[in-house]
Amino acid sequence: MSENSETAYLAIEGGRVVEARSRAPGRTRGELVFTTAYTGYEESLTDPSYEEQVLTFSYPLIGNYGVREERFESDRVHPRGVVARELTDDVAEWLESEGVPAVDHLDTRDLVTGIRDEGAMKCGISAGPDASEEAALEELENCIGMSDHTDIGSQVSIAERTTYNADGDGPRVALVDCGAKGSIVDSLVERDAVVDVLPYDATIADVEHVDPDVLFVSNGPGDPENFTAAEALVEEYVGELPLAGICLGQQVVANALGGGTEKMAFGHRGVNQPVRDLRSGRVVMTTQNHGYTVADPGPLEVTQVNVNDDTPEGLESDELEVITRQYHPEANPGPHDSLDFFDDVLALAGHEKPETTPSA
Ligand SMILES: NC(=O)CC[C@H](N)C(=O)O
Repeated sequence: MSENSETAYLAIEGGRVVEARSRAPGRTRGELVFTTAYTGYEESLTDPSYEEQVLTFSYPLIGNYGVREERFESDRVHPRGVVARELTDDVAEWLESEGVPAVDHLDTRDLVTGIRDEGAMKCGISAGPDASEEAALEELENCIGMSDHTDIGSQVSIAERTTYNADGDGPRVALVDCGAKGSIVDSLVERDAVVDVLPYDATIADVEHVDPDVLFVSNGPGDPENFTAAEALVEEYVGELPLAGICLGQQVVANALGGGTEKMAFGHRGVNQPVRDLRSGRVVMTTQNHGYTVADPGPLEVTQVNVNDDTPEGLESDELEVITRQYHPEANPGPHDSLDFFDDVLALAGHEKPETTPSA
């Protein structure tokens, strides 16, 4: 047991234990991943796609512009733990109040290079007055792989349908909430869509009930293969309704249509991932947060690729009226280069495209 209330230990897959400073006490475990984002920490920390992960920031100082609720993407912090070179008091106090253990004053360059070389790995954390190496190792021992969180959707989705902008003049969008970021709903509402947010395990009867013009599968945490209910909806409605998806949504759509997904070594997490549109040749900067990727697009055309590693970033089918993105066009945080994705989705339902896209 530690004498010092500020002590913390991070145990990494393989058994190495790194000493750090506690910024929010407690024990935790999860898949250790990193983001290179240098801004947008409030959005990242409230992004439901980070459920069951321990998030390492490679940018050295996190919290330098405070913590403001209006920038939150959901109503709580989702990573199980937080690691940074230096966390400000504002962020540390916020994480402590949310019961999410956080550590700093460790060599995050070393950690990030390790993840980049060896892939995302399991970890355990013990921080604060009761911290011990043994506790961190015990957490590591009890950590299961991301794909083994088979019911992760229930941890992040809403329990009941919620309708936004019920009086809107635009198309009606059924958004399957696999852990949806708030700004995806906002981006649709800004364009006057009526948005029915449905639970991750919504049934065909639930969709029939809202009678949407578009079926949209949201982002979400973990392995897309665990979202079988959403897959079943895509199978049911392909060819009948326009289909859209963001991040996990793209992966679920590909799986449902006979394609396939796989886990990446360390994923893409950051706000400057370059993406090339193969139809126009244009390169845009994008915000990303994913650890799985589409390995086989099935009947869909790969219309956009990542410039760094050629992984599919956009899938489309004009015939089936499908349009999906692996990155986050809603841009919270992030470059606003791809906000017109939402105009393209609503255009599939006959909504006129604006001359200039509304900005977030
Ligand atoms: N942001 C997301 O939707 C993440 C998708 C999926 N959980 C992945 O890690 O690849």
